[in-house]
Amino acid sequence: MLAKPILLVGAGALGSAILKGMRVAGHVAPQDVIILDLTPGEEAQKYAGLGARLNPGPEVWSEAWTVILAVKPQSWRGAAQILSGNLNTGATLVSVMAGVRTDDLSAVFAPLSVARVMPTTGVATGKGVASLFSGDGKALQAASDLFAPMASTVVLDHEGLIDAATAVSGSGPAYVYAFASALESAGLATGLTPADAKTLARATLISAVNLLDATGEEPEDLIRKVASPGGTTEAALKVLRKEGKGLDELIKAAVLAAQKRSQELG
Ligand SMILES: NC(=O)C1=CN([C@@H]2O[C@H](COP(=O)(O)OP(=O)(O)OC[C@H]3O[C@@H](n4cnc5c(N)ncnc54)[C@H](O)[C@@H]3O)[C@@H](O)[C@H]2O)C=CC1
Ligand SMILES: O=C(O)[C@@H]1CCC=N1
Repeated sequence: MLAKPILLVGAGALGSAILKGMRVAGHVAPQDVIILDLTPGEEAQKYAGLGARLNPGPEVWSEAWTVILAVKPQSWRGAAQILSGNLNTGATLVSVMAGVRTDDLSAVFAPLSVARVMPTTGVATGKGVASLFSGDGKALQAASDLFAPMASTVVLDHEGLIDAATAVSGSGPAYVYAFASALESAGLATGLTPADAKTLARATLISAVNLLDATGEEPEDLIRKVASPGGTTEAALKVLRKEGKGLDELIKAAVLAAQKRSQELG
């Protein structure tokens, strides 16, 4: 069972998505949330209006049994300095930060148990993705209880795989949005109006992903159902899948660059 209240440190892009996801999934009531943020945005303010405690004093922080650390990897040590000595020693720390290793977190936050999670911002709709790792069973369970109601979860075998999950999944939504943007731009080049290019690019992407989800079929099988021999799709795929210079190579290079950066961030 998820141990509450929950202290969310950092309610930026991802922290806000987590807040929205908890609201949509309904597994954490706003009254069970304590939010700390230097510059609270719209979602944090909304949560406060629903009963969450926003930026209370340190005496309140130790009430939390689950602490989510969602600040930038570059600013976690500053946040830790402020938190140190003010947390419940029996609490679980769930870090959603890219790159920052369990050993470094434990060195600062011990005796709190630590789990690492790499979510996507899609948790905001209750249908995100979250990769989980912890060497501590209790912490892994806490991370799962927190994210499973708002994400498809994957438990990773070892911590190094968090960098891989970050590159494929945490950063992944941005690759999809980049594709949506590229398809829209290409639509303009075909002569479509900006409004039609935008509608067609977005709606096509969403309907294709819905079909992938609904059918459970392999992408290659779905491609075969679109691409008529000698037809238009085949002509496009010859460009997209050009030997040695196609989308596969480009995506692989992008993912490996993200994985390397995740390894460096620690
Ligand atoms: N944005 C994304 O899609 C994903 C982000 N992450 C990780 O989540 C973390 C946060 O990323 P974003 O939300 O994108 O960044 P962000 O910059 O939007 O949010 C960070 C928030 O932390 C707050 N903050 C900074 N120092 C603080 C302190 N000492 N005390 C309280 N609040 C403080 C800032 O005011 C800001 O609102 C990063 O470590 C990132 O690696 C992980 C997966 C996906
Ligand atoms: O870009 C980043 O570093 C973070 C981690 C995964 C998604 N956003």
